[in-house]
Amino acid sequence: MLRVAVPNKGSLAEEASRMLRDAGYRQRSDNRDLSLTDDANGVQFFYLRPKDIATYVSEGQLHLGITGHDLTEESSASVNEVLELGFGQSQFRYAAPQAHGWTVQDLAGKRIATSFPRLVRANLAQQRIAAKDVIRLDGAVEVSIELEVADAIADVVSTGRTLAQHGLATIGDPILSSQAVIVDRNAKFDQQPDPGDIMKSKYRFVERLRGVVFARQYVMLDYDCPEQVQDEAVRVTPGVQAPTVAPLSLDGWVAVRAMVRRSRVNDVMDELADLGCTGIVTASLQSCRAVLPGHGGVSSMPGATPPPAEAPSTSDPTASQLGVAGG
Ligand SMILES: Nc1ncnc2c1ncn2[C@@H]1O[C@H](COP(=O)(O)OP(=O)(O)OP(=O)(O)O)[C@@H](O)[C@H]1O
Ligand SMILES: O=P(O)(O)OC[C@H]1O[C@H](OP(=O)(O)OP(=O)(O)O)[C@H](O)[C@@H]1O
Ligand SMILES: [Mg+2]
Repeated sequence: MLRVAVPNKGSLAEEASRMLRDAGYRQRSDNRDLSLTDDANGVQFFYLRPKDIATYVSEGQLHLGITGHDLTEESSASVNEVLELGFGQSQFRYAAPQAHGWTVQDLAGKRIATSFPRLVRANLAQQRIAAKDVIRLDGAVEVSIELEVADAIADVVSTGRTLAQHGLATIGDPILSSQAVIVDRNAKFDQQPDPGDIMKSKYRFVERLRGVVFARQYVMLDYDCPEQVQDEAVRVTPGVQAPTVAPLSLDGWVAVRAMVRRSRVNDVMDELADLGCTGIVTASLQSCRAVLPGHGGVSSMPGATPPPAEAPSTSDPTASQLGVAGG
């Protein structure tokens, strides 16, 4: 059975479980449960601290895990990130009291508190900055300056509210941008390769989640279009592959269906209305399959789980058969 690690607490936990539910997997109903078996889908979920997940996966005890890119980078675990999940976005940045007006060079000779010491040491070395000390703290890092444990910090910034509340300002460029990812182990020479059924389950799991990530970035748009502006309308909604154009039981009109990027949908609807299209409606998508390569802003990172021989190829353009088209 496929064994998958899911964050049990923190910023990633709730959204990870929601995404798994959208992909058709059972999830725990009690936050204290540390594992759950989804027999119907042949997956056992383990709810672990996100910081530990890359370690379990790299050692081979668990087949796949959901964690943060920054946590993976901080751990020394040897894993491949196979899919970006589009939630848990954050930046990892240096910060210091706003009043100082420091630049990155001012970090030389300073004490820097962080929960990610490995990332900070590597970044300081790369920028040839000799800090006085890198102090490892588990959380609430922003308070460490007031408490005189550190002169500056490196911490996760999402909205920037916590920094502002403590009179801190960011310094320099982000050290790292992060989001939730699926990690797979980077098989070591002393490890057995995964058996075929596990390879197949891994592939299926990643493709299901890829479908949810993709579906969240698009909406399905339907509209009625006067035949004389059909070509212009199709240019406005070219779809992922091509839009579906069907006859309407009204002379001189066609019905068009196309997937459109969620971020652009209102502009697209305005343009269609200006062309004389009508009955323009949108529908949210929960999931989809047959994502065409290079679409959807979902990067298949290096080392992505290869499909086993019997699994269908993602490049199979079944989108048009499904009437799935986008833009
Ligand atoms: N506002 C945020 N605060 C912290 N982590 C965030 C935030 N937004 C996204 N993340 C991501 O969540 C992951 C950290 O999760 P983790 O559960 O370890 O810490 P946490 O959310 O701070 O919870 P905890 O309260 O247990 O420290 C990282 O990948 C981080 O980039
Ligand atoms: O930019 P913001 O939206 O304010 O979010 C960033 C803050 O959130 C996290 O802390 P968390 O609440 O997880 O507490 P912790 O520091 O104890 O981990 C993170 O460590 C920052 O402190
Ligand atoms: Mg935290």
